[in-house]
Amino acid sequence: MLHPKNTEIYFTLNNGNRMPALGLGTANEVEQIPETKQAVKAAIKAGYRLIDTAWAYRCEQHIGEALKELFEEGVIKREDIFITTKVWPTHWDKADESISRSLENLGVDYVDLVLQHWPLCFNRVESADGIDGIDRNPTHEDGSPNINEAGDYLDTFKQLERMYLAKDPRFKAIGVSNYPVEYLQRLLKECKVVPAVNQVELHPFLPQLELVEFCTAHHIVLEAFSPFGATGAPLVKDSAVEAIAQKHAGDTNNVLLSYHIRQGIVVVPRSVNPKNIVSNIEFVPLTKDDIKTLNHIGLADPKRFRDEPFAGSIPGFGEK
Ligand SMILES: NC(=O)C1=CN([C@@H]2O[C@H](COP(=O)(O)OP(=O)(O)OC[C@H]3O[C@@H](n4cnc5c(N)ncnc54)[C@H](OP(=O)(O)O)[C@@H]3O)[C@@H](O)[C@H]2O)C=CC1
Ligand SMILES: O=C1O[C@H](CO)[C@@H](O)[C@@H]1O
Repeated sequence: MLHPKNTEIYFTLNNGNRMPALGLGTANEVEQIPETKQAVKAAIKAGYRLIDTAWAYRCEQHIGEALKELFEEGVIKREDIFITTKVWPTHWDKADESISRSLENLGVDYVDLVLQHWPLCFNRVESADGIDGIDRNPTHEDGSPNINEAGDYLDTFKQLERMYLAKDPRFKAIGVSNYPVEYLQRLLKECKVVPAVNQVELHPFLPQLELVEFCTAHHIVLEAFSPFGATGAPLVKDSAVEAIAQKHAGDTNNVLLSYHIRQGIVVVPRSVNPKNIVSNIEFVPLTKDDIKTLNHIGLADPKRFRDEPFAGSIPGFGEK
């Protein structure tokens, strides 16, 4: 049977805009950051049309260089691609400034989606080796996160909402990331705009079924990060995933990506390896039973692979 490639599948957001089902993640390890440019070029040439980035990844300028060359070479036009960036908690009260900075880094006039990166407010601490001179993960002397206790995490989304409703030309849609159900419930009570997207860690080891059900019911598209279990891709070697791959005569990486796409969830695997980038576009026609089997892996003992030290200060975040 013929199937589309992952790169040919799109989902419709709650504002009517279309978002590609597969994107390239760019939260590269520090030493790999300069490789982001060739990774983006390889991905776009392989058919990817979504690039997932953030101010906090320190790679927006490399993406900007790749896009400039791709535009000049006539490979794509700006309107052919979907770019997402994010507002980090150091900028919780300065979303406007963060967006301008990201656009400048990326060398584009607009992004397709801006996400609040985490529902947290950090104090801004200057640091010579920080990003733009700002400490990305400020901590107290005892190592605990330097949270602005007077700040309200929802203020960041409210700033995005105000700009969105005022038709700010710098972005086309707004959303959140790392929002648990309780936080979304509060947002839906206090805000007019329903986030288009909630980007969270999601894979068979962390199926988050309650969150998936909630977002689906409220027309919030889920976007899965760390689909392979982050650096080293441990999930690609998992035996239960391997069993499903064998059944479909496919590869484990493609089972892990199709697991999301089959459920209407956007997925953004990261890679700087052109071979892996190309191999990640094959769709596997998983059945409902396959999805159930895969969910079963993490239901009893869910596992996060991106456990950030500051995430513990989000009440309810650790509850699966
Ligand atoms: N909103 C948020 O808070 C977060 C968002 N994200 C987003 O999600 C993206 C993806 O998540 P991330 O945690 O980076 O990690 P992933 O789960 O995507 O795993 C990345 C690892 O998988 C490897 N890999 C990629 N393709 C293959 C393949 N076909 N076979 C074997 N190994 C492969 C990569 O190595 P190689 O380069 O050698 O291919 C890399 O080591 C991020 O880059 C970022 O854009 C991530 C974390 C948090
Ligand atoms: O998006 C993200 O990626 C990282 C690692 O850089 C994580 O801290 C953050 O939420």
